[in-house]
This record gives sequence, structure tokens and C-alpha cells, in this order.
Amino acid sequence: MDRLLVVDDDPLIHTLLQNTFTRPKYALTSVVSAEEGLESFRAESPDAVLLDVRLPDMSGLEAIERFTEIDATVPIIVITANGESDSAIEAMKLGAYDYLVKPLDLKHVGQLISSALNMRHLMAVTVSLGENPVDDQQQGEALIGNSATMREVYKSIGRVAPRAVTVLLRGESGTGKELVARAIYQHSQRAHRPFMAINCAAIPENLLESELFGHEKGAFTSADRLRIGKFEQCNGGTLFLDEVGDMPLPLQSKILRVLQEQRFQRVGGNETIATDVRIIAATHRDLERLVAEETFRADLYYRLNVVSIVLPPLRDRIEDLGPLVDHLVRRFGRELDSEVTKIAPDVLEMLANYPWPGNIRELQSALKQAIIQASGSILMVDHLPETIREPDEDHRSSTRDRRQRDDDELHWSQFLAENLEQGTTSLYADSIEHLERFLIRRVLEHTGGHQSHASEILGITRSSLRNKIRNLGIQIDQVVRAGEECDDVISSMAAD
Ligand SMILES: Nc1ncnc2c1ncn2[C@@H]1O[C@H](COP(=O)(O)OP(=O)(O)OP(=O)(O)O)[C@@H](O)[C@H]1O
Repeated sequence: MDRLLVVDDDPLIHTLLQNTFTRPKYALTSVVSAEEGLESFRAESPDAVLLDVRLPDMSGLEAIERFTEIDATVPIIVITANGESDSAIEAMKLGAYDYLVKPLDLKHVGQLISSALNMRHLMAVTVSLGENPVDDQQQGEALIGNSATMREVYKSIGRVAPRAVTVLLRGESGTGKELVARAIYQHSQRAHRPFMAINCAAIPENLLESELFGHEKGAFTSADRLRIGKFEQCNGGTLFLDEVGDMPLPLQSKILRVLQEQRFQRVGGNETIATDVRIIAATHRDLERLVAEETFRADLYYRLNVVSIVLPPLRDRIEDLGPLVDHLVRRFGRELDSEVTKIAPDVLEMLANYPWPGNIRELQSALKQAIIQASGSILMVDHLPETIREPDEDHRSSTRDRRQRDDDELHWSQFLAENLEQGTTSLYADSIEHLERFLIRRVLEHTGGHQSHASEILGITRSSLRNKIRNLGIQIDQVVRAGEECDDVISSMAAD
């Protein structure tokens, strides 16, 4: 149940909202003054606040400051009268989540409350690491998995979270990048400030710029009022830029400037605005390739890639499948009110043979479908979706294809053709270097960037691996640095 606090001296607003946001989904508390609102805020820790800017005992702006002093992670939606857009903007500069104009449009109110609650959920629901929760009723979310690569991920989270550095999360879709971003935020010194997320691939280019940086009134045809963007609103907090590889080039320059100078201008504005936002970026894209194709700025890539964490695909940490399945079956069993409590042994075997291109998100969906199909307490192979039981040729050959793709990464034919064409006299040495770069990148990917583990697999010393990484100009080594080496990098970044 989500707890909403409404602070407004207008009884009609209370009646309207009380009739709309009802139990069991919402618990709504209504008060008529700022002081009462503050008291209830302290006592009941609501998930979102609707706050009138005109209150009898305190200005709306002062009230926002007082609320955020108590807890800046609770979204505040400001209610204004028509013609009070200036106070609404000031409120947003102070960190209000958004604003509504009276008379209230209930559909809009509902949308705004739902997105504010989503944001609150990202901040407030704790992400624990490497847990295999036995307590079915436990609140919060967990990054499940104790494989070596996931343990490296947890260590990296612990190392980067408290430092004032930008972090790049890499990994296929559904591998848990958003969960990791939240874990970093929750373990950071900014945990008591806002966390906001924006999916750069989901918003059209022109809107994305406004969403991030805001716009001045009249900046473009539909800009009928000034808008505060996420960089201004999230001041002091953490901004999660999901799918950063999909960000259009012009915006990449603006992001680079914020990263370098912590300054930006609203769209259509001249004023330079200072902000203090920690960025956590994520992508499933091959940024190196995008840089080579000139669709991603190399300078932004270097700036983002200093500290990065690679989330391994599920098929490369199949030892985590058992605990994940246990966790998800318990969770969905509970949510779907199902009797299923166990899984037949051949189910796990079948799941382990599937390549999971959609990773954990796909596993969740497959298990949910299976639980819906199941009638007794045991989940059987027949309950699994057909795509898992009888993967088509694409999926069956996925492992083979993956190997093939990796081999393709070497681009042997192209590499040889180009070199022969150029009349090279160092083909042997160049080919070995080409192969070495591929090999080391591949192994580092496998170990989640862990160099000691990679040197063990390669059968070379750690210092030899380090030299090769340096000489070959491999960036992937920044994935997760082992031990004190990582700390050195992070400390120097922190000082940056
Ligand atoms: N290690 C994990 N343990 C438990 N659940 C996980 C784990 N990793 C991911 N999940 C769950 O899988 C789903 C997808 O995770 P998430 O959204 O973090 O992935 P993502 O890498 O950000 O995906 P995308 O690139 O598509 O945005 C979420 O519901 C998340 O809670």
C-alpha cells in the first residue's frame, strides 16, 4: 500500500483525492496546514506528498525546504492555482517532483502520482547483494547470485559506491544494470538525496534534451512555460542515465560538459546553471564500436568508461540459475497466489540448457508463465513456455552463434585482406597482436574485468597481463579493477 500525504487547506481537494486514491492500494492522510503536514510527514513517512503552495501558516516554498530537510527522497507534487507557475518553477528548483494546476485533472494527477511513486520505489526499496532470501515476506529486492563474476560485481559496487565518481554499467539487456545502479546509489553518500532515472532510448531526441536540461519559455513552439530539467531538479542527487549509448550526438556534448564542469544551459536559455549531480550511466551497446562508427563521442566514452562494471549474461553464470529460480518461484508463487513451492529436477536442467538472450528479465517472464500454467505444488517441464522447451533453431544454435560472433569479432578475413592490400611487412606480429587483443578482452569479459582471475585462466602472470593490457590499449580492463589497483584509480578520480 502506498501512503500519500495531502497538505491543502481546500476541503474540496481533500474530498476529491480521498474518493480517488482509495484503499487497499493507497492510504491517504489529509491535513490542512504546513505544520500539520510536517508532523504527519515525520510520523508516517509517506511515499509521496501533494502540497498546496498557498497554505495559511507557511509559504509553499518554505514548506518544501522543511520537508526535504526531513527526507529529500520523498517526492513532493506541488498544487498551484492557475497563474502561479512562477511558484511552481521555484518549487521544482528546490527539488519538488512536479506540479499540478487547479482545477485538478484526475487522470493527470493519477499519472503523476504513479510516476512519483515509481521514483520513490527506486530510492526506497533496498537492493541487497548476493542474497538468497529465505524469508519469503522480505521487503526489498536482491541481486541474486554468488558466482565468481557476481561476487566481483558486488565488490565493485562496494568500492565505487562511496566515491564521487561517474560509473558506467555495461551488460546485455536484463542483466540487472538498473538494480546495480540503485545499489550503488543506496550505498553512496548521496543515499539521502534523490535518485532519478531516465531512459535515453525511450524518449524522442527533442524531448530528451528538455527532460534532462529543461527549457526556457518560448524555446520552441510548444514551450509555453519554463521547464526545469532533471539536472537541475536532481541537484545534490544521483541521475541514472539508462541506455546512454542511444543518446543522440548533440546531447552527448551537453552531457560531457556537465560531467566536466557541472554546468549546463536550459534549452533556449543563456544562463549557465551549476549543478552537482552524480551520474551513473548504463548501456547494453558496444560503445567501442559506436565510437569507431562515430555515433558515440570518444571523449564522452573515455569520461564515462573510467570506472565501469560489467554485468555478466545469465548463460555465463549458470551456477546462479538454481538460487535465482528458487527466489523467483517463491516470489511469483506468492504474488500469483499459486500453490507451486517446488520445481521438478529436469526443469532446472532444461532452464540451464537455454541461452537466455533476455537474461533475468526473460527468466522472470518464463517462470511467471510456468507458474500460471501449473496446477499442483510442483512446477514441471510441461509448464514451461514452448520457447524454452523447444527453442527454435535461433536459440538452439545460440551458443554456437555466440562463438561464431566472437570469432567474427576478430574480423580475420577483413583484417588479412586489408593488411595484404596495404603490402604489409609485419603481418605475423600484427596478427598475433590482433589475436592477443581479442583473447584478453574476451577473458576479461568472462571474469567481469577481474585481472587475477583472468591471468590464472590465461596462464600468465598478473604483471604480464597488466603490461599486455596497457600495450594493447585495452579499455575493458577498466571494467572492474582488482584490489588496490581499483582503489588507486577511484581515489584519483575522486580527487578529480
Ligand atoms: N541478479 C539478479 N537477481 C535478481 N533479480 C535480478 C537480477 N538481475 C536482474 N534482476 C531482475 O531482472 C529484471 C531486469 O533487471 P534490470 O532492469 O536491472 O536489467 P537491465 O540490465 O537494466 O536491463 P535493460 O538493459 O533492458 O534496461 C528486473 O526485474 C530485476 O529486478
